[in-house]
Amino acid sequence: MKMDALIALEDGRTFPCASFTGPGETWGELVFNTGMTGYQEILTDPSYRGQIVTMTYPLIGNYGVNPEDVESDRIQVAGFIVREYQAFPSNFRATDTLADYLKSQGIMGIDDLDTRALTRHIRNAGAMRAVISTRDLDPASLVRRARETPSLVGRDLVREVSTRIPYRWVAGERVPIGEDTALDATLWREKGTKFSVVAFDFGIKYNILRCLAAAGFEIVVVPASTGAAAVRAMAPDGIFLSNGPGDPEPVTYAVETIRSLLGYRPLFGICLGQQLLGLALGGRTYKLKFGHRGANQPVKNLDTGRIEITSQNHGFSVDMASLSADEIEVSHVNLNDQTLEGFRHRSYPAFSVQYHPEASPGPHDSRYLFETFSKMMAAA
Ligand SMILES: NC(=O)CC[C@H](N)C(=O)O
Repeated sequence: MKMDALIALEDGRTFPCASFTGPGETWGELVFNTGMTGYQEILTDPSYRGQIVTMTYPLIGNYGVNPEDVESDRIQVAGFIVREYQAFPSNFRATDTLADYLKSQGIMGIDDLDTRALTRHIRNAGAMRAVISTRDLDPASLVRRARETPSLVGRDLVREVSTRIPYRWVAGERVPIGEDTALDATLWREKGTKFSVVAFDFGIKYNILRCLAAAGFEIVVVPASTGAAAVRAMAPDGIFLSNGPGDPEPVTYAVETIRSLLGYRPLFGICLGQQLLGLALGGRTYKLKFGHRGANQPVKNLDTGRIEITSQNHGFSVDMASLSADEIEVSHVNLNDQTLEGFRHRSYPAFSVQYHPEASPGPHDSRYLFETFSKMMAAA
């Protein structure tokens, strides 16, 4: 049963719509994703914390939801906006409808509005603060309230999503590491058979862990606040810097830790991991007007000349000009807007990409990067 709702943007634009998840109210930075499939992976990606996601593909919900296609243990988005919600899924894997999935976690689902107009507005005016409500349908009041919500800029959202305790990723499951277990080199009992990787959880997607495991690594996932000394005590073969939500700049504790681990062991970063590595190397990050979110962004691999069709979800970027060319080599560039999509250090064993080689959702063109990480550890 749908009910009247209203979306209000901080710049005064409002969009009458309908809630397909019942009464509610939510707020966040409004962004759009151009992917045609993968709405469950998008909903559960911790990188979207604090954001209301609009899908440009109109029919959403048509394959339901299932327990497998998740990127974390919960829905992370602040709200979900689609053109036309499909209430009757047709998929042998479906175990629930999208509406019931959202309702079960108190997340608003909105449809019956012109999502093309909303998307074009965000493209022209930039990602911005928004409020959605079924309770307050007065445009002036809701616009005022949108302007009162906090901006994404300057907020450390990593703290809200990072694991509180270290865990191993074993056969696709999280296995918590007991309080009494020392996080030291003895942790890797099978060391010698596989490379051991400490993965910082800045909001890590499960499919990154699946890809690291598929590459043959023993993985321990640690809280974002884990210090360099604790990582050194674990004596891993490599260190992974994960994706995650929000503005990279306020995550200063992670930047400091990464800076002190440069050169210690091979480092591989994805998305927020690239941004934190860029900051640790003295670079600067900046906010893109509306970000890159979708599954068809063309990225040129400067080593091979190949164009990779990539999955992307980011609203910040590392300023290429802020990195020293003596220290950093650019490896990947976005062909749509020439933004920095990947770099490596010229002397430390450290590399990163801004896009998502693990996809989920999206194409698998860039899975080779996990093998690159393996070769870097083999050469260390
Ligand atoms: N997926 C991510 O890691 C996103 C990184 C960062 N929060 C951004 O929006 O740019």
